[in-house]
Amino acid sequence: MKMIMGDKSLFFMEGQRAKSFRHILMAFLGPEAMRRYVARASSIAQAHIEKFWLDGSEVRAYLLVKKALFSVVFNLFLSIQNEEEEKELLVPFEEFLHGLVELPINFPGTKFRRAKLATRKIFGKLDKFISKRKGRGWREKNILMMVMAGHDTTASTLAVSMKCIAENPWCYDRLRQEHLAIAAAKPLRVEDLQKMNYTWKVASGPSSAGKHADSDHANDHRGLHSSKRLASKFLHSIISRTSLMIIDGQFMWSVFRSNRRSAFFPDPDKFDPERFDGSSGLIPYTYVPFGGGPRICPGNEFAKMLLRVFLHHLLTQFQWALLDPNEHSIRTSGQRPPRQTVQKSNIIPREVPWILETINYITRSWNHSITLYHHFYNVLPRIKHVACIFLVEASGS
Ligand code: HEM
Repeated sequence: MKMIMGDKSLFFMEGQRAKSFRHILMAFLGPEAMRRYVARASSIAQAHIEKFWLDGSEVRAYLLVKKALFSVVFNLFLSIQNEEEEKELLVPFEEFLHGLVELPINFPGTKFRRAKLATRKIFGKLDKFISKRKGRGWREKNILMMVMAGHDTTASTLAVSMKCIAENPWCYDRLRQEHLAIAAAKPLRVEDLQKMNYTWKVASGPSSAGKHADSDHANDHRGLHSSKRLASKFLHSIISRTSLMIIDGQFMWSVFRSNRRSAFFPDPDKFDPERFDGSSGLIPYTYVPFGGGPRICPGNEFAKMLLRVFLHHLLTQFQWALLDPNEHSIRTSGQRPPRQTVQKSNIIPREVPWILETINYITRSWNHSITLYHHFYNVLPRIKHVACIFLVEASGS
């Protein structure tokens, strides 16, 4: 990572330097900054959904989620609002992320080499964007680090949350109740996020969703670990710090492994958002997806904001089911997402939730049979859509 990103990144800073840098970073990522971001993130999420999610009956959720999160980050931190400019950065960023945790073989064709070249390209393009928008300073250069630390972590958390919700219809129902109660505010405000308690519990929850295709390894931006199952959304959270106090070497702590210890998390594979309820007796420091102490993830507020904003827009407009419930997660170097999770989406006009509830009630029996549902996947959203329009017309509202 150092060879690709350079040793001036926060990851490799220690002591006072790291402290000062983090202090500056908090101006962009702290709770106050969230006030400025929520409405914009919400508008971008909605625009993205309207552009890419509404058409057809199938969506590649993970890929779209990644694209959407890139848009938000580029927009908020670089003021990029144009799709062409976005595209110019998207491809090299993907290459950069893919090669980040690879053997450092600097030979044509290796992922490592491609990541190195991509980094150069990214810096070139960032320079261009930054100089285009005068008045921007050195801090934008650290976008690389922020994207690296925050992009796949947040995208896979969101995609796996969608997977868990699809696998647990009771959870979808409960979430929808929470979100319909705040659906009227458009775009969202910070106050709305505070009403999404259950949503955060769902996004936090370990799940047994997914199996690994060909390997039981999971990588992340901080190291490697093994597991047979995708048991936590926070796969990327491995904390590694050099700890001279313990031993002259690396001390590595895996959030993923901690979350699977039944002493702290009974029945760890069970999808049980309630276990993250403050009153459920979670032992302090057993659940720390963002790390803790002076090097706690500085992007945690930002990640929580994005997750809630996107889930809100998805939940108030779609119902989804997995096209392939046994879909394997695919191992990619450095990242561990359920890459090909293909979701089926049903269009739910948010203006007519009561009609929708009725239609959902009627069609629920279909949802129970995934096989049957497959046969319907092309027509079901249209049936619902037409039925909604019909009922709106008929009721005169
Ligand atoms: C669900 C999403 C995320 C998870 C689970 C996550 C988790 C983590 C963890 C476990 C660490 C290591 C903490 C330690 O070493 O003690 C970390 C560090 C870091 N994260 Fe995140 N993160 C997420 C999203 C983000 C976002 C959105 C950003 C920025 C926009 C971000 C920026 C960073 C940075 C800069 C560091 C390094 C901090 C340092 O070395 O002082 N993260 N993250």
